[in-house]
Amino acid sequence: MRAENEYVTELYDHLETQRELATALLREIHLHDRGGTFQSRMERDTLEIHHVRRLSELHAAEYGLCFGRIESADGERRYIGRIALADEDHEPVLTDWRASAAEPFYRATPTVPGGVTGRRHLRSKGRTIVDFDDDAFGVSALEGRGGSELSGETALLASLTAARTGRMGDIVSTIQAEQDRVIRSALGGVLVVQGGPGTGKTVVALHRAAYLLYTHRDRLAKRGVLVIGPNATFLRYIDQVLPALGESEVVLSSIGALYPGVTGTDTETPEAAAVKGDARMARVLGAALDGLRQLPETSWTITVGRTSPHEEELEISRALCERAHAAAHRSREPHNAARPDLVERLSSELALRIARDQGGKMDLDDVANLADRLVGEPEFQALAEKLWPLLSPEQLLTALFGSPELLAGAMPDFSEAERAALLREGPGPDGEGVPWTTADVPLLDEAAELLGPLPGSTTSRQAEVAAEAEELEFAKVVLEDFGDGLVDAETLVSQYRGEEALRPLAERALEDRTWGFGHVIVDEAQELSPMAWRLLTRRCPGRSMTIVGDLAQTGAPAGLSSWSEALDEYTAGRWRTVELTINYRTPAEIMRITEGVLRAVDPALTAPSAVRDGGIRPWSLRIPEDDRGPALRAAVRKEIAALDGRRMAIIHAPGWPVELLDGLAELDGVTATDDPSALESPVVLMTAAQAKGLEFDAVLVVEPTELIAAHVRGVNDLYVALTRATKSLGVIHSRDLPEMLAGLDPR
Ligand SMILES: Nc1ncnc2c1ncn2[C@@H]1O[C@H](COP(=O)(O)OP(=O)(O)OP(=O)(O)O)[C@@H](O)[C@H]1O
Repeated sequence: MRAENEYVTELYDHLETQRELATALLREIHLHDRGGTFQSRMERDTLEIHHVRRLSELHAAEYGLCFGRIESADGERRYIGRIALADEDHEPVLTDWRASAAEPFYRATPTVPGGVTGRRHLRSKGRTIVDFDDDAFGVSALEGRGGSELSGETALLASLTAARTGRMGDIVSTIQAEQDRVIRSALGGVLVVQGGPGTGKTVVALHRAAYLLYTHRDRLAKRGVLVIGPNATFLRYIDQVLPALGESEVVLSSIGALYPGVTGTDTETPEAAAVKGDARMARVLGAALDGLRQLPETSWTITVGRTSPHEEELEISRALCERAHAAAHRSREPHNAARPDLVERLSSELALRIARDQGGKMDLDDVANLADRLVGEPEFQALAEKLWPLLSPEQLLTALFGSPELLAGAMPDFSEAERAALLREGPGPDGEGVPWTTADVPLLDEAAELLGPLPGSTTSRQAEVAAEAEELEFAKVVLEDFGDGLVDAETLVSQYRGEEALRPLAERALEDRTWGFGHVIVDEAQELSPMAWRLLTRRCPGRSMTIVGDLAQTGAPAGLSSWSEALDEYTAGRWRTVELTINYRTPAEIMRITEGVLRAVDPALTAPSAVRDGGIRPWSLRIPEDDRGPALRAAVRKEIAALDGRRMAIIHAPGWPVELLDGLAELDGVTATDDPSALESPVVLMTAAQAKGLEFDAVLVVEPTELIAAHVRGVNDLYVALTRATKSLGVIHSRDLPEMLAGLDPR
């Protein structure tokens, strides 16, 4: 232990030296005036970004800097840690966990040691090593003294049984072999990681992001990495992981936040969400757009030159309108960009007609001038607007959802009920005030593809103001961490104005709807609708993606029942699947209870095997139905009193009676999920959909029959709810328990 501590103390000395160096270099850059050529400014900015990144990496490495070492047959000893460090002679003293030289630390098992003869896991408190354990390899493994295929079992179990904090932590020190294979899988193509609950899909996906950025920094730093999670609470749950790994350039977002300027809410009915997610909606939007491009029955009449002495009535025949439409279609431009072709065709035909009517006295220039004048005429513009209205995506969707006729015309192959699910009493055609939902976001994005930008549209002033505020915030953070008192935040921002170098690239990317990310990671991917997949494939033109999920947990009405549903259309032949098989979260006692539920989801599915026993048998408690509210409150209150610092989730069916929910929410310590402080609260009240991806020390599932009955994928919801606990599970019910939960211990 003393030897290890001496070594690690030296490592911290090197870390300090590196920090001092990076700070000095940064200070030197700040000391220089910001003038010079664009080129030299760019070089300085690039250097500054490099040093800032290095410093944040060095700061992130402080906690648990070194966590293991391996020895190989030739006696070489290598220490593994969060970053790479070298001594004064540039000799490596610490190997970055992402480097290929660190791979054996994670991959070696007693049966397949791969040249490793010894592996030690170090556990530290602050800067001190407080414990270590050695995995058995070689002879000792053969003698049966070890034999576990788990790497660093003691450290792993200690981390798994620790009380949950409400935030996910990193697992660099205890990554298991099957997880490491996923993390280090090649960058290209689409990697699908299927795995049951608690197999580490989320945490592995995040470590993969860090690994990919480390290994392919040049390629990925240019385009950024996007991580998609199911909702804002989940993103908050995971948002510490990558910064703790020294990565701050990954963008975390949910589908509902992927369309700039809109934040989709989760207020959709399941019926509407199912229809909006249907792949046919892409065609529906095209048809709706067609429906908004009007044509006269036979003809329209417009009057031009009203303000001049030469007022004239012009008849616009249907045939002329059709020719104008055809001209716009021929341009193959998005709708808004095609309008000039329609205008050109219309105005030139009309100008020629007027010239002809005047007996051919006009030359070509006169005709062209006349056409230009026509275009400026108010009634001509109104005509163009009727034939080919300029539209924003918001306007297109508002028009569609607000008109039964348009819905009927654009959705002939949907049922009456499906069309009715989309109909809404909206405000005016500008779409202002319409609360866009998560399921609307892929439609808005699809509409934006069809329409193209409105002519003359630039970043609105509002967005500019927001960007400025953000830059200022970022500058303040930079200065707080590394500031030297020589420059203030405003000056720092103004030095970068126009060069945008202060804001991380990936963040800027998220504000640009047309940005193509270098790699996209999708978590809880089974929840995504076909329309959401279309959106994501547009954001990832290189089709370099990591998709993690569990088909047994699909709860969304338009979610997936097979991976090929989502992937064959856009990435046929370019996706590969790997499976994670060990459940690190849920103790064996709870997993046994879920067996029947999983069979009800799909008899072909197998549950991951639990890595440990929890010792607490899952229980059920029946409360009287006619006294449900008070009895439930009393039972929950008792559970809360016994928590002893642990965190608990109460999971109920969606659409539960408000009085029951309010009754529970009023109890001491209970917070509803839509409250931003929910993750820090000791007890959270939530639906299974909201609990997706999260975990708690204890879970209470109330009225499982209602969870099952709530919607078509209710059994999947029950499976999700039951598998959120790291320690204990209780079921409280007034209705009969479903047969599939027969294994619970009645209280
Ligand atoms: N190798 C590991 N070392 C330590 N902890 C681990 C390891 N693998 C997974 N875990 C922990 O197990 C828990 C479950 O991981 P995670 O949430 O990533 O699983 P998941 O497969 O995404 O689950 P679900 O599908 O149920 O949401 C987390 O607390 C995670 O930190």
